[in-house]
Amino acid sequence: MTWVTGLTSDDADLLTATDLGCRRGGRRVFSGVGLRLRAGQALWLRGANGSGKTSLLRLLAGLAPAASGRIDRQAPVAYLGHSNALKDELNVGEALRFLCSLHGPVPEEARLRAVLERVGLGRRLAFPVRKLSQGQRRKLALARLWLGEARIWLLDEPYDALDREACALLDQVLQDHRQAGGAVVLTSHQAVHLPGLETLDLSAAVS
Ligand SMILES: Nc1ncnc2c1ncn2[C@@H]1O[C@H](COP(=O)(O)OP(=O)(O)OP(=O)(O)O)[C@@H](O)[C@H]1O
Repeated sequence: MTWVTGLTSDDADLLTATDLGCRRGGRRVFSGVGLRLRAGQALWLRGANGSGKTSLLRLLAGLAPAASGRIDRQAPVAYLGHSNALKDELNVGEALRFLCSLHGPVPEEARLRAVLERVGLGRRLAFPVRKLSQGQRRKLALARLWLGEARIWLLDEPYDALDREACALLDQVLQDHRQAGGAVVLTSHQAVHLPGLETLDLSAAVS
């Protein structure tokens, strides 16, 4: 089994996955994957195209069933996929409120505006989502994470389409989240520079 053991913190595990197997389209993608995710931890899922990184994130998020193995989640999970889950017919403010409402209470207007300001969309509250660039869409989707209360963040290519400044901001927000007792599992085809970052290479678990 491919294992990542987590930090030496005494905090309880936020998520444990044991001996996970994944099948897609009738084909085995990986098997024997295990991981423990603890408060403060950041885990980078690595592996070649098609090795199953997105599939593993979706299993951990509960969006797809595992072919085998077991997942225990001890804290709420937020998942960010490639599509950003944004509705084109809404404006920025509406889209953010809608996304927040799916996972908990809608935050106060002042906090919502402050987070939009922080991601550089402060003046775009009434701007149509369909007119946002790819990077702006990513920032809006990330704003939803920062406003939510999930301790476990599962992020598929979160740096995709972000400019250098936004990548640095994301690094800072991930650090803040970890220091506040959260944890993150992410994929990225570009280098990730986070202190204490652990890696799990799925290539070793590909069937
Ligand atoms: N909808 C689908 N139906 C059938 N097979 C799929 C589907 N989506 C992905 N797969 C297969 O599952 C395997 C794992 O795909 P996945 O997207 O998890 O890999 P990945 O490591 O995230 O890839 P990448 O680095 O290219 O993003 C691949 O072999 C892919 O062909």
